[in-house]
Amino acid sequence: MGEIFTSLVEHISSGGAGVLNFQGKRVFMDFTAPGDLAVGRIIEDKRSWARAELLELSEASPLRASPACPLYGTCGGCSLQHLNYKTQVAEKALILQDAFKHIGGITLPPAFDFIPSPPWNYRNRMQLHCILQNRPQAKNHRAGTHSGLLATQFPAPLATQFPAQNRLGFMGRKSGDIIPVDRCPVADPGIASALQEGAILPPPAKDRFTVFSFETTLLSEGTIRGKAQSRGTVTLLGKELRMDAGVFFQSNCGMLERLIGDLAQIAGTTDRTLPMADLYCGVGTFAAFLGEQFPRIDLVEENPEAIVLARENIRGQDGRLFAQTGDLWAKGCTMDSSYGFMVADPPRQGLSPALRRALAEKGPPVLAYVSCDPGTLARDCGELLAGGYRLEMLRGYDFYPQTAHIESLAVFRKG
Ligand SMILES: C[S@@+](CC[C@H](N)C(=O)[O-])C[C@H]1O[C@@H](n2cnc3c(N)ncnc32)[C@H](O)[C@@H]1O
Repeated sequence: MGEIFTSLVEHISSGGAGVLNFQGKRVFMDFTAPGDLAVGRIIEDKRSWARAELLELSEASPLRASPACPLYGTCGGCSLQHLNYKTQVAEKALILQDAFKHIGGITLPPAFDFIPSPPWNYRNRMQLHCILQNRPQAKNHRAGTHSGLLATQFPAPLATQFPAQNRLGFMGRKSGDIIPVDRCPVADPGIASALQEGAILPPPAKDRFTVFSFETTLLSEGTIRGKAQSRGTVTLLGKELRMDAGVFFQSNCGMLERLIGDLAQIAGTTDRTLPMADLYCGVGTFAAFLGEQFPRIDLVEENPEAIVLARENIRGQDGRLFAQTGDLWAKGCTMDSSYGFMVADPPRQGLSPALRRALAEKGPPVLAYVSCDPGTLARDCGELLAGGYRLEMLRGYDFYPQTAHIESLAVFRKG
């Protein structure tokens, strides 16, 4: 049994756990809020940090909120529901700031802010898992059970009330379990009502699949109300984009529209007689809105299915599409110094080593870097600054309220 201690929760870590100090060591404890006086037990003890489980709250922080979802604590998503929304946003801003200070050794520019989202019913794209009884479960997936949290703090999960068959679910918290779900307070209303009606069915050959809903668009890799439609059109800021439920698309369209507006404004400050590039372009969402301002746009994306859709989304523009990794593109002769502006939106791993070296050496005068990981953004930022860029602006966008995910935009300018 690990040591039991009482300590004050200071802030939230990038993974969403509360951070406390015990005997000079940083201790991470899930389900705690800054300002809680928490009683915990050490469950993992490393040289420079430890992990503890929450036993009880000696004093509850005024920054707490009552979790809205009965599956809070069981489902793997939305682990910040116990914080009021204003605190969630403030803590994410601190995490971003901290990553820049500690990983990149960088002080933030004066232009730093964090844009909130509607905190509920925002999520347009979701991955669902199947727990159909007559289908083989994927490895390590079993029907969900509650994970032994404090009964007084977490409401009994709906999971136990569901019939244990023909159900869809989300991944459980750290367990590999699938938690049956028939309502989800962060889901877009289109997904939420289809879930509640039991109208979403999985595709035959998949044990997890994606659904998308925004305004009148409703897509799924399986079926919704008997309709099989994976590919379709979504309207953002009055423009129609082609997309597919099975291909990456942003998960919060409201925040995406805000981000696109900001990118368009930044593009307007660059030399629009030169070409631009959209790196890690997905289905060309950013290119569709920004490319028209430039004489040519180059798009780089490793997923050939996304490239097919990107081609449709930039129709009418002078575009060159590179179906290859950012790394290969940077190593080839295409990454030259002729661009006036670039947008890069890599996955969590951030820019590949070859690409960030190339950008530091011969990147465009203005680079807009959209990131879903403060740690890799801060790392890449260090290399870009060493290459002569200055960090002009950093803005967080709360694409994922109630969760610990952090999305941000950093704008780098040369000279
Ligand atoms: C965060 S998404 C951004 C997509 C797009 N900008 C958007 O907003 O929809 C990252 C994209 O990078 C692609 N990707 C992942 N690794 C890549 C790599 N090494 N080289 C090029 N593209 C990559 C993924 O397929 C995905 O479409």
